[in-house]
Amino acid sequence: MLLPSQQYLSPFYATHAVKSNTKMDKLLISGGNRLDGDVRISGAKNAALPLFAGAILASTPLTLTNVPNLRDINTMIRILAHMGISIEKTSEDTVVVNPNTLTQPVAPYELVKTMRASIFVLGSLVTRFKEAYVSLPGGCAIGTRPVDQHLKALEALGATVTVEKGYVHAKVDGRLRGGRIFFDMVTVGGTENAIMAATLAEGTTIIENAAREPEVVDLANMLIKMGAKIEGAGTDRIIVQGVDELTGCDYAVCPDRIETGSYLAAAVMTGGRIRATHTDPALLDAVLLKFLEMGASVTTGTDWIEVDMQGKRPRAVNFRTAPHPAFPTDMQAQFMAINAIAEGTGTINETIFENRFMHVPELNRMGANIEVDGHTAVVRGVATLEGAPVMATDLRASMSLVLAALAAEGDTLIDRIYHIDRGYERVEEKLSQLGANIRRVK
Ligand SMILES: CC(=O)N[C@H]1[C@@H](OP(=O)(O)OP(=O)(O)OC[C@H]2O[C@@H](n3ccc(=O)[nH]c3=O)[C@H](O)[C@@H]2O)O[C@H](CO)[C@@H](O)[C@@H]1O
Ligand SMILES: C=C(OP(=O)(O)O)C(=O)O
Repeated sequence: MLLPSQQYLSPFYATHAVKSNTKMDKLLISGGNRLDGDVRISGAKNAALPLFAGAILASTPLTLTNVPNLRDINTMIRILAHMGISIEKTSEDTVVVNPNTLTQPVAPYELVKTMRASIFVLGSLVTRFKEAYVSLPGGCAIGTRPVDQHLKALEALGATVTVEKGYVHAKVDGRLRGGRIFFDMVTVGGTENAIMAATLAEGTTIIENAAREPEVVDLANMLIKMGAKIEGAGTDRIIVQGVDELTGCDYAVCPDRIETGSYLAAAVMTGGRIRATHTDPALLDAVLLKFLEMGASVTTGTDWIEVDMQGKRPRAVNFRTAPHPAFPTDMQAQFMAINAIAEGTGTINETIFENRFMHVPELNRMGANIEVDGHTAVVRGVATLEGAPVMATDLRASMSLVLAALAAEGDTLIDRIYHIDRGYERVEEKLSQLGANIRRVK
């Protein structure tokens, strides 16, 4: 297996890519300010990542706009560049991908180990270039996260899949052929990989128990614009009719519903008022209903959402994470932070990942009263949290600590903040504009 040294990145990209912050970076937050103002929401990380993988399917260059400047996006760009795919970043949020320059379909361990979404390139590589070597992403802080369903889907379409020395090797002689895929559980990435693989297969593919997340719909919309025939995205049964060729197009990444929910949570947390703009209220019904239950006033327009807490203390809520359209696991940690200072007791049941309560000991260090029993956390609201040195363990856990720090008395120093740069663009700048006292320190 070749591991190329050449990088296919444009000079603009080299200059403007978000600098991978060192593991020494910390966030220092002085709590107590009531946040107020507008915040512009970026394109969604979890939509952009599969869209980059989908770009591999195009026979002509494809332009993505509203691309967030994040560590994970830069990792995906580096993976494509490593394969020889030409990537040109033409403005702060626009990237042109030309897959025709691909020299080898390899996603190496050194890059994949930092981001599970690397596995998204598997389906498009096999269907377009007939072969793929993608390092196994392995486990991460929030759970073991196997990829068996991704591999099963490719096998159902006729690929030969083996695992060799930590790499998934998928191969097909000729063309993938349409088939029936029945997922054992709802898997967002598995559904995305299956859709991509099916687009250029011969015949019809039916995907049952498909994920209904908005990011799956965004991927399907881009592929349809490229010439794919896909029906049912957004439902649990997706039908893909294979076509001979897909061509490049211009496509804008959908707004980040988790970033949106996280900033609105900051209003609830601090008794403030925040309007999230350039977003889509239809993407986060379950979350907005919980804000209402907490006592917030929620108003929406076509592309904005405003949450106003009018200085009140939130009421604790019970919730259970589950696949879309239910409450998203990616908002669980942020709502736990709100429950920590809310009036009453809230019970949280995490059903998606087996180890997604890593933020609990850190919130408790700040004075929260949270007890975990298996997949359930009972959060008894306290009147105030106290600033403390804490450690971020994963992306959304980082945001829960930021929220807690915004409401806490005194200073909080959050270590290992590189996690937050995976998914929140310019977080300290956006929060400062809303009135937070926050800065990045070494
Ligand atoms: C980049 C991206 O879009 N990440 C999101 C995506 O992750 P991701 O696509 O990895 O999450 P999945 O929906 O696949 O995972 C759901 C559950 O299925 C399990 N599973 C999944 C695949 C598989 O082959 N075998 C298996 O057992 C996982 O371990 C997990 O327990 O959806 C998650 C669930 O909404 C979100 O939290 C992540 O933010
Ligand atoms: C868990 C997340 O991302 P990933 O699947 O990329 O780890 C997330 O966005 O909260």
